Amino acid sequence: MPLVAGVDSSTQSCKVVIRDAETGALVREGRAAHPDGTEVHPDAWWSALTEAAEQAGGLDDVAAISVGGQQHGMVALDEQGEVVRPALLWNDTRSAGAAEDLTRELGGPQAWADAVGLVPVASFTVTKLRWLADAEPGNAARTAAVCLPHDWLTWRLAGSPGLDGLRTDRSDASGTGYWAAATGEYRTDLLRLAFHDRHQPIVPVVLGPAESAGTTAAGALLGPGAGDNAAAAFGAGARPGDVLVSIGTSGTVFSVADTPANDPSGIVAGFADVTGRFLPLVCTLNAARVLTTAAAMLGVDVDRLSELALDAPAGADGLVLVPYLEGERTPNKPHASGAVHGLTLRTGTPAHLARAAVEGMLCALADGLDALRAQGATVNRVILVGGGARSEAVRRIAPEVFGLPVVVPPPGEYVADGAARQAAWVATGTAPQWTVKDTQEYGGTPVPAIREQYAAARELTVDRH
Ligand SMILES: Nc1ncnc2c1ncn2[C@@H]1O[C@H](COP(=O)(O)OP(=O)(O)O)[C@@H](O)[C@H]1O
Ligand SMILES: O=C(CO)[C@@H](O)[C@H](O)COP(=O)(O)O
Repeated sequence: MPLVAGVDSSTQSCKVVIRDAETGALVREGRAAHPDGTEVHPDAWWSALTEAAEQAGGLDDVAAISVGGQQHGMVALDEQGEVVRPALLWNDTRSAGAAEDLTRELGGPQAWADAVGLVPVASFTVTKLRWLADAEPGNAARTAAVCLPHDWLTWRLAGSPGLDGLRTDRSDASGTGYWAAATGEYRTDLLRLAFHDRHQPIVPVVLGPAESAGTTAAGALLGPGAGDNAAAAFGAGARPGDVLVSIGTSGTVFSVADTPANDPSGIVAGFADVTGRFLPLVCTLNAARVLTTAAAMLGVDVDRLSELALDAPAGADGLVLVPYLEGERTPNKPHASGAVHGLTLRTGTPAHLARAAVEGMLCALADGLDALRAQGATVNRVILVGGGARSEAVRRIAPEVFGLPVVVPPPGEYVADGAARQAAWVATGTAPQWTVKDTQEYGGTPVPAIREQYAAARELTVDRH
């Protein structure tokens, strides 16, 4: 029974799962924390991967490994393959001005949507490169190659084989802003535009779904890897009509589609998936950490927060929490902060605040669902994944906010599982047919008033420059 490994190098931690390539049975697993902050040296991801792999009993006996990772992070490498500066992560908003400049320079949002299926916001790699060119020209000139977190880890697993050995996959390439999911081609003109047409670093070769990125020193095949959301869709076994809602550091709403998205409003990003199809996706900057922050404000843990939230009535008697704790990407308000509206003698209780935090976080994601529908997605049910999906309050309140049945797979690492499925595909030549069992279904009567009061409060929340 060959074993395969899947890695999720996400914002807050690294997880490794080792599964049976034929049955998909979980054999071993491990995890290690990442440092806080929106600027992280990639060496920290390597240390965490090493620690998580050791905890999972090592990788020497696996036939193949594939790496899923947080999307968009800018990893700049010099001629020797050394990291030029700490990576700027997807949730670093310092390139918001660069995003505006790039949007204008190409001729506006529609021009970008037509070119690469997305409209620049601070999250996307192309804007981080423009920031680098403007703020750190010396580092920009030293940048001989640029890649993403999962590309860099795959390259390290392959023994750092020179800059020409860098590999990526369609799903992560589609989040750079200089690779078009619709055509499957790099837009080197946009890569050059990021550097004011003065410089063009090497970018990784883009692999197809079952192509190998090389081998490790121990001889394991390396899968193409993926952006974490695309890996989660593959890991959770999403079917047509399913929309995944992931409540991790980011909140994401996405589905697998046969055609690429083109949304000039910039709300839906036109990413690619891991099977050769597409992955229209909406992303918020504020999800699971809204819950941990609300819990910290109340001096409780997340389990108690959940109990408190379920003690308050739907709509929290009008208390609304707009959760822009890290600024926001959807809507594009990089300089906004969070706000609480509707505070009265009646609503000033821990239960009301807990409920408002859960509802506010879910309402921002429900706006994403609407945007996905507007792009033509069929939405029959929601599959809830990510750390925040472990919260009972989130599971029970989600159907009231989304107005849809919500399915929750057993707690697990669906990004790492998706990567393990890729590894099995590369190792065996066939996409694995592993099934996800024991899902729980949550129904409930929709409560439109929750979204109505949120929409009103959202409009009152300002973007502070
Ligand atoms: N029971 C729970 N209730 C609420 N939040 C939770 C719970 N369990 C984990 N989390 C939160 O989920 C987040 C981690 O989720 P994960 O999907 O691994 O994030 P990421 O992939 O962005 O690192 C953390 O912020 C953690 O506090
Ligand atoms: O920027 C996006 C998607 O466009 C984020 O979803 C990142 O990919 C980070 O993911 P998590 O660490 O929150 O899972």
